[in-house]
Amino acid sequence: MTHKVALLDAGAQYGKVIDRRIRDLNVETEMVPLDITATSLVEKGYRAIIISGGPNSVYSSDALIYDPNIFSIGIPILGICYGMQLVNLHFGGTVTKGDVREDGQFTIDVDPDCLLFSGLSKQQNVLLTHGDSVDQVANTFKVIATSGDIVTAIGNDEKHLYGVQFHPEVDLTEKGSEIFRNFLFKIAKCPGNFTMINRQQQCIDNIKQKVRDKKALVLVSGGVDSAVCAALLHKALGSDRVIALHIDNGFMRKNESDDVKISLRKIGLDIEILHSAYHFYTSHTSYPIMLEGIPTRHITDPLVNVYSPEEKRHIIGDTFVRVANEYLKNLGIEPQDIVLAQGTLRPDLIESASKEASSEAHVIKTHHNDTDLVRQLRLQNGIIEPLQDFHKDEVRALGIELGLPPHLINRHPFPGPGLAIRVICADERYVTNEFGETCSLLQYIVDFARAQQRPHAHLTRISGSLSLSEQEFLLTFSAKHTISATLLPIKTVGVQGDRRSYSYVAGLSSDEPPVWEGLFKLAKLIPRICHDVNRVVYVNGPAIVHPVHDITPTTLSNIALSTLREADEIVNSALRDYGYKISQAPVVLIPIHFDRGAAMKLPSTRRSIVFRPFVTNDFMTGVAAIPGKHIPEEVVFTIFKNVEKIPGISRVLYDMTSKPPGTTEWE
Ligand SMILES: Nc1ncnc2c1ncn2[C@@H]1O[C@H](COP(=O)(O)OP(=O)(O)OP(=O)(O)O)[C@@H](O)[C@H]1O
Ligand SMILES: O=c1[nH]c(=O)c2[nH+]cn([C@@H]3O[C@H](COP(=O)(O)O)[C@@H](O)[C@H]3O)c2[nH]1
Ligand SMILES: NC(=O)CC[C@H](N)C(=O)O
Ligand SMILES: [Mg+2]
Repeated sequence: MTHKVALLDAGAQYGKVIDRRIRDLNVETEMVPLDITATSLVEKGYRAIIISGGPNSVYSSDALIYDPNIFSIGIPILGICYGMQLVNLHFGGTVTKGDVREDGQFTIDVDPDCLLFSGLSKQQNVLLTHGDSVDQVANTFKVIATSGDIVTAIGNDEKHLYGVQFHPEVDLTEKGSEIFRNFLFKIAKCPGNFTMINRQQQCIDNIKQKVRDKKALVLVSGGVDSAVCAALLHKALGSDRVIALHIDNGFMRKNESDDVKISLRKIGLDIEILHSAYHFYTSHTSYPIMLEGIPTRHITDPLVNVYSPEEKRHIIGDTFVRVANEYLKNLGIEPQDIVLAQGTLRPDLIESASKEASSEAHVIKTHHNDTDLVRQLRLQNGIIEPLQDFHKDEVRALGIELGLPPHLINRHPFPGPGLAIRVICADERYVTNEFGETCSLLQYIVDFARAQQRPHAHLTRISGSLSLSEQEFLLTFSAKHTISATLLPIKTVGVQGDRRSYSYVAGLSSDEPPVWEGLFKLAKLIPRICHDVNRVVYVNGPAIVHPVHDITPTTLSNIALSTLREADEIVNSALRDYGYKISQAPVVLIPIHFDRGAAMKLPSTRRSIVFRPFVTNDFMTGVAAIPGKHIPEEVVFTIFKNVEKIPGISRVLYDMTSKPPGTTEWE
């Protein structure tokens, strides 16, 4: 018998995170497709089976194929999310899509008498992200955890079969490792004697083997991952075989490219800077799509005329590769004599739905370093990515081991497409048939206490989506505070139930000073009730009186970019002055001009800025920083005040959304 755990992949965003958590506990894992046969699981002698989450629904026609015999071969099984729903359905229970969606961190009640939760206290903070729920529990199973009325774990201690609706693998499930420990050691009796091979040595061997006698051109952004990647290449190949190139794509922060050159030179890394802004603004590309079930290629417009975030991401990623190749051509280096290197991490591949990470996962967003052109290069062995199995926190640890200075290691990540994915481009408002309905539902939510006098189906919808204690909070909060809710006619990217969502933003404003704790609680409830809202922001300034019906047409123009660059600089200098306590702080330009009533007939000309301070470790899940808790309130107010002074800015907003349901970046 091997001592390995088989990880059956149902297309989870966090599949590779499960695998990492288990290896952290000294147990070896192997990721296999969900449709693996029971015979081969037995033949390979796995100790335990974990079935991951995934974007599909077990009851629908897109349910994934599995071998029913895996449940009768006596190997302990833990199903996570989709995995739990599958276990329940298989044993005769039911799974349905109800009114309730849960995306984010929730406090649930667990049964510590069950082996899976032994040693844990009754209340646990966990990450949930699902729209389907267990309805009838399968006969032979006990409910071992609940979130309000929702079943969040089931178990059969005798048969060693379990299912959890929440995700024990991510940071937002605080005791996730304890739960895995119980499953692996108390239930599956794994020995826990697997030690990882030295990962630094593994990276270096891998680089030597792939580069052989060639040279490497490493793409360096100035961020953590590429600095660590470059340091590894230097160690593996020696500095005369490594060329480091930084590309200024025109979407960098103020003075960023010059600062990068200075800071990397200080650590002995000489980099070339290539100014390619014009090339990026005017470039276009093509990428594979399905058109009415037929695979075809979509040819894009030039980047400056593109509105779709995915299209922007494809163009930018491909242009990075083209610019790098052009650079090599100018140096007279033949493609067969050099290998391209970049600091791609696991989350980049997972979110881009790369086959390197999972065969079933959905595209959440195409990271610039995993576009079609990059994938073609991978197939030709033309690119090396020594960190492709690492998460950000692991890269930071490796960077320290390699002797990189703390100021570089602790830099906030900055996405390759830079400010280009922080300007929300649109040529028309986003308004679906449900817009009016969602606006009205929002009014009932923020006015819940007074609305009790006006019976309406919305009230039933709200109560049906919330637990009793949440309803009590909403009653008390809405009785005490007058909050205005405005639905913005734009959409932003989110991740819900392992799927990409692309939905509305709700803005909360008030004439009273912000009561952050209450506003954050309210922000969490709104996407649970309004399923077409995946982001909730606080809008600074007086309560918004006029609904927003249109947008300011926006592309990646100089004016949009320079306005955003200025706001980004104000935010960053404020954060620098107070020290960085948060993990990342994107600043986003949105095409929304507030405070224009129909009677004024003022055209939409201004735009607004969103500040999104975010707290996370692995960047797969995280929470919005709460003023007064994660970030001083006076810093937030200083930022509001200074950004509002920028010409052309309408209002400043603060993003209160966790991931899930919203992603860190807006596009
Ligand atoms: N402006 C740039 N010039 C050259 N290469 C870049 C640039 N931006 C991104 N890259 C390449 O893309 C990779 C992925 O970018 P990503 O932002 O994830 O990593 P990073 O910039 O190295 O680190 P961080 O996550 O801290 O920003 C980088 O490691 C680098 O190889
Ligand atoms: O190099 C990158 N190229 C990209 O195309 C890209 N898109 C998102 N990000 C960064 O990835 C992390 C997770 O982002 P999201 O929560 O928005 O998916 C965050 O740190 C994001 O800034 C990118 N980095
Ligand atoms: N994260 C998941 O596994 C989601 C499972 C299922 N599709 C749901 O939304 O409930
Ligand atoms: Mg970066």
